[in-house]
Amino acid sequence: MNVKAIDAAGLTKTFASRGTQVRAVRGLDLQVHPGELVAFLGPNGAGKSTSLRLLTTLLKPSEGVATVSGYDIRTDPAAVRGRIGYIGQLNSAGHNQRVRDEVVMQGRFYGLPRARAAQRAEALLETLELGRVSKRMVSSLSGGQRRRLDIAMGLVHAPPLLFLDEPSTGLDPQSRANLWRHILKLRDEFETTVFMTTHYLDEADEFAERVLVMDHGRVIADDTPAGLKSTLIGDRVTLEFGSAQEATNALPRLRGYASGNGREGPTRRDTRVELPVPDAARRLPELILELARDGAAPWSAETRRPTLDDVFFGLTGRTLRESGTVGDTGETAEPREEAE
Ligand SMILES: Nc1ncnc2c1ncn2[C@@H]1O[C@H](COP(=O)(O)OP(=O)(O)OP(=O)(O)O)[C@@H](O)[C@H]1O
Repeated sequence: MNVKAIDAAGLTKTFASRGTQVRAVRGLDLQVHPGELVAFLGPNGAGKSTSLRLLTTLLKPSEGVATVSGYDIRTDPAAVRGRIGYIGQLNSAGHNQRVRDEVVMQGRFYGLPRARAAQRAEALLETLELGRVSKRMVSSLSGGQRRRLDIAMGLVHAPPLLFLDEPSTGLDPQSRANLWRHILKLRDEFETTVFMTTHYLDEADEFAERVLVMDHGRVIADDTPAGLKSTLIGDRVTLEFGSAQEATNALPRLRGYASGNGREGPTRRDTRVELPVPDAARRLPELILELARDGAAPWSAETRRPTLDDVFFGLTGRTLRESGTVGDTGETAEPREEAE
């Protein structure tokens, strides 16, 4: 029997906060298969961390059921915890410990015999390229190295399923790329299922096989990044006209070409019009010919593939940035990664 890594139905969490009810997660239905790499995307307060905390048994659901690695989160939380790694938003390692000791200690915490814990620590630190710093104090590590140490600690008991809550927030782009190289390597080596939240659209796009978009406590889309972009949005076409008046004149004709989820038509800004068009590379010549027949040919035309931000906008009418979410520029709250 193929046990699902995650199988949740109707998972709900309501917090009571200062006399009001906050419905953080509203009926989460989710199935994740072993070996999948799933990214959970959404603005601040969408309910991503709460979902993770429910699935990792740190919180009890108000309603709904879920099994994680085959065990019930309500009735068998200890069995669930023994089979998952959870790396939260804050670094967990103690500052005044040596890197290697910290991982060994975590292994002992999970009940591994000393020799096994030491062996796992060696192997993970090597895979995560922390072997060189294994005798250093945790406090001396760079932001990226600390994040990788967190991952080593989360994986020391060889769990088949790893939960990562915003693994790369606060890292500069180089450290993020490095961290991702390691996550993918671990996955190939140990066939670990990875379920992660992220604010970074570009990394969800590049690395996740499946993206769940969450908003106001609900999953509003679930597909591959490419699937989300092509079914929900279509390609983007930008046409530049000789004047704002010409651009306005072209709008009725362009409305017939615009696609998407019903919310989006062509939008004009000064002399430029942008619109979503399915299979734009093939349809663009025909579109320009039609406009030319009306005497409204554009000066230039350009197509681009949609981004996940376009997807989010198409679904909610807001961009992730407007929703108060970190963009894809990489804020650097942590020290830069050492060159390795
Ligand atoms: N312990 C709590 N008590 C009351 N409300 C809470 C609690 N934890 C979370 N919330 C609320 O639940 C909602 C969902 O929060 P959650 O942290 O799950 O969102 P998120 O999508 O992970 O956001 P972020 O991207 O900022 O981490 C928010 O409105 C939050 O304020």
